[in-house]
Amino acid sequence: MRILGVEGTAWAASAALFDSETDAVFIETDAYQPESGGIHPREAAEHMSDAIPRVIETTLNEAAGDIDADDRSSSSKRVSPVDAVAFSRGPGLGPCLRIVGTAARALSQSLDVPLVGVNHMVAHLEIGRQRSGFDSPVCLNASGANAHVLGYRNGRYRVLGETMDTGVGNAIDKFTRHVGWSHPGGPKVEQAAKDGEYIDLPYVVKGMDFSFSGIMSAAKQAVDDGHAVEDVCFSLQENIFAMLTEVAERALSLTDRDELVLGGGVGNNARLREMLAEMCEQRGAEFYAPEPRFLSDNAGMIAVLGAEMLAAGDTIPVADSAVDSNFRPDQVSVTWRGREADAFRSDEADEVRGAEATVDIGPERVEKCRTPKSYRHPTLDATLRKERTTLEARLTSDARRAGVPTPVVYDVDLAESAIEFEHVGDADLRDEVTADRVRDVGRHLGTLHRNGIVHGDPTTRNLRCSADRTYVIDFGLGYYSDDVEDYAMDLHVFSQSLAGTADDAAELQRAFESSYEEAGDDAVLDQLREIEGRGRYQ
Ligand SMILES: C[C@@H](O)[C@H](NC(=O)OP(=O)(O)OC[C@H]1O[C@@H](n2cnc3c(N)ncnc32)[C@H](O)[C@@H]1O)C(=O)O
Ligand SMILES: Nc1ncnc2c1ncn2[C@@H]1O[C@H](COP(=O)(O)OP(=O)(O)OP(=O)(O)O)[C@@H](O)[C@H]1O
Ligand SMILES: [Fe+2]
Repeated sequence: MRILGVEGTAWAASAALFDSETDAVFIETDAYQPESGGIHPREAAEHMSDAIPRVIETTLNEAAGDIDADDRSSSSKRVSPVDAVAFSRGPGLGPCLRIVGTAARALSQSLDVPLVGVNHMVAHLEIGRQRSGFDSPVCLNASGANAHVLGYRNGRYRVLGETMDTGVGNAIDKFTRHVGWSHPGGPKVEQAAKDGEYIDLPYVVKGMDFSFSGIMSAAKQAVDDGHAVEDVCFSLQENIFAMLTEVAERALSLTDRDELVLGGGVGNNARLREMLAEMCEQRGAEFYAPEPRFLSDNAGMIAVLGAEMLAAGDTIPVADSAVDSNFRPDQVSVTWRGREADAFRSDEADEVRGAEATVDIGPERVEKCRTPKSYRHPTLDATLRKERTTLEARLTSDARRAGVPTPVVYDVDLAESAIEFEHVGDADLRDEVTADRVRDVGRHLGTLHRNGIVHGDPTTRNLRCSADRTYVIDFGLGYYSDDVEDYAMDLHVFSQSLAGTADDAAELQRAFESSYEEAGDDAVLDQLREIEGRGRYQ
């Protein structure tokens, strides 16, 4: 099977030929380079109209060259050089997507072959899965306009966590525009960081979600205040990539997986890859990053996923093939993978390795220790371990006083970042989830919020069940706040973790929300809807 892929969501006018028999991928890309500033949608679209026909022609010539001359002469019928045309339907810049969509439709009609509509973000992660041979990896997409961590469950890629504002590459590019460097900024930051030293910058992780707006403003300010730009670049990389590595580790821990793949243009960064590889090695997981030509936007990944979709019969009539600039990866019904729902290891062990800490489990007491993470800069690592240990001890006790079941705190050792807790529950909610327990969670979060406490990480692994109670544990990312947005983020984190770990997540989510509604504030649920509807492709 030979598939022609076409990509043009923003800057890369690209066409590719994938031959599923030989596994060979030919890619022809013509990149748009803005003369000044960032990507201008109109200029990018002009680049697409100009370059897409050219890259397609080069690729078709490559395909035609491969067809045996005998094949062509022995048949009076015209032989198409490819078996299907696959194109990026979104997400991306509307004007660019429309040009690429039109070209792909015209080509599928003139060659008389099926059309395959590919989600660009799913292509970024599938190329890693295909090339690594991994079975069911957690996927970290670190691209220009996006940043998210996904896991497959029940026929869809579930978004376990994502940026709450800009994509990671765009955040870096905005900083480099501020210091007057040309687009794209990522490689220049990587270069400058080699001579830098660490300065303190914000670090924001909420469950498996994260935000870049605070750190980007602080980085611009630091340069304006006279800090050496190399130091700011170094520290930006240290914090931003540690945030991505931390959420990837949280996703591995929550979903019990031991494989991670990386995708997207920021994946070219050696420091990001180093951190991810180190984190995986330390938790006994495998890590795979595709070769550079498959990381930055390219039509190769579109052709490879197009072949999988074609084999599954997942083609699209021209009439239904409109592009979608907000096409989310979790909207895609995954036709090319089995519907396997992974069972979790539900037996209770003596030692549990969470994403952050090692927990020694005794019959009456447990000891949680935040051991150093060598992938993080030592200054950042020491700050996070100390702050989180202090807050966890304080909030666990405050929550208890507010009437929420939490473990008793017996002892805190700040020097070792260790806490001794009462052993609570018989299993994690992830392994024993029921509608009644999820209702308990709604009530408990309502009580916490009424008392000004944000949990910060209420996933199905941070809730423990016994026959008659549901306990809330792991307040390490918690804080005090009276902001409705912070409360709504708690609900959002819980809802993403349900989607990533439960089979009947939609029904459980309804039970959760109705009990939160009784105990909490309607404005928080309204804000949750706002968060869910937020367009994140900036
Ligand atoms: C929707 C689609 O158009 C978009 N594509 C996209 O953003 O291009 P991509 O090739 O995945 O990523 C480009 C980004 O990747 C960054 N980048 C490239 N090399 C880098 C490096 N060595 N270090 C850090 N960032 C790097 C660039 O600065 C730029 O922001 C996306 O996937 O979000
Ligand atoms: N007080 C407790 N009683 C019983 N089990 C506990 C207790 N505290 C932790 N555990 C067990 O240890 C696991 C990891 O604990 P915890 O979530 O606090 O660590 P973590 O490293 O912060 O994890 P993550 O960041 O992945 O949520 C829990 O999912 C639970 O199974
Ligand atoms: Fe991309």
